[in-house]
Amino acid sequence: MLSLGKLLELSLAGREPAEKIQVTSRGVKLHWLADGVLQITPPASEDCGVDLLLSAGIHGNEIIPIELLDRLIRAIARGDLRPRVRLLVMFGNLEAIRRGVRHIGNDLNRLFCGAHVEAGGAEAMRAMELERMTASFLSLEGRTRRHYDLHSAMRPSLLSQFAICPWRNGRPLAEGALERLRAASMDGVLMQRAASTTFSAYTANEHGAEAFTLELAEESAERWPACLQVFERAMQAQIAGQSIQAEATPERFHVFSVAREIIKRSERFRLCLPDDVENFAMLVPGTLLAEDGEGDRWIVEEEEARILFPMAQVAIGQRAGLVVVPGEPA
Ligand SMILES: O=C(O)CCC(=O)N[C@@H](CCC(=O)O)C(=O)O
Ligand SMILES: [Zn+2]
Repeated sequence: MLSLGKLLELSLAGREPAEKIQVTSRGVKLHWLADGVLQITPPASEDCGVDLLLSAGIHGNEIIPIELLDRLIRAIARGDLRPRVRLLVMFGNLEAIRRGVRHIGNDLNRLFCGAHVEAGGAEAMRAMELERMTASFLSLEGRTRRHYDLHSAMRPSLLSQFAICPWRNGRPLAEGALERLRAASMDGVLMQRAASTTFSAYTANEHGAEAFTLELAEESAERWPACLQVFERAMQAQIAGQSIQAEATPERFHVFSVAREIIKRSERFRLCLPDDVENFAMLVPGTLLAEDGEGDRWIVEEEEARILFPMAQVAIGQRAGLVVVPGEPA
């Protein structure tokens, strides 16, 4: 295997390679751009016209996506997986990965779309660097641009795997985008209704990419569940420039949209849900969701509401959970 295939291992060890460009026997070029960032270019005659960005480790404690991206890179460097797309791979928050935590200072996935300018600190610098390298990668005209930012929701979920579609300011999704999600074993998609400063919002809105945050299945008793295997095969196929169909007799593909964001406003914020509540658990109207200081209460008002990403330990001003409802945004 070409040594640049060890991108993750080298980056975590802080070992910058002396040789920054390597070429496989089939003419695929691997180019180390920075710690945790590798650009992979197929021979021009094999390029199918897609520019694909795969990122993981934007949150350092989400192990499965990091491991999965590492496997894909190694397969390319061994010559087992033959790319026909231009590919940029990124491990986002290296120090957080080393320490096994979501973030060190600020949450990196709140610092894109220029939000790093106001923030300061190591994560802000990294967001700026990732934006710069992404902008350069996605600057070629006439290409199909895709970005999957790989995460894993750190709690049980009624949907094993799902996508989040950033708000796109009214621009429609590319043809086949949802079909590609289904083929990658996503059980559904959550449509954002407002601008955000996540990595996928950045590539969707500033570079017109077909971009999603993907929440992969958690590590379970079954170390690598079937849905993750399907996902890995789907990514291999996209890298190889093959179109793939969702497997036969697909489960229903669920569409949700965000009804409300629960924002933590003070240190007195308290979520009133069980610690082990599952993502997409049903919420009964009238239920108290959260309290924050003097008489500030979040009560379920929506019919068929569900909770997503409940997390009280976030910085003040940040999202501590989402109330979502079935269907496209109104
Ligand atoms: O498990 C959790 O609570 C959060 C999982 C996670 O990191 N989700 C992303 C979603 C990003 C988006 O809205 O596109 C995040 O919170 O950054
Ligand atoms: Zn995450």
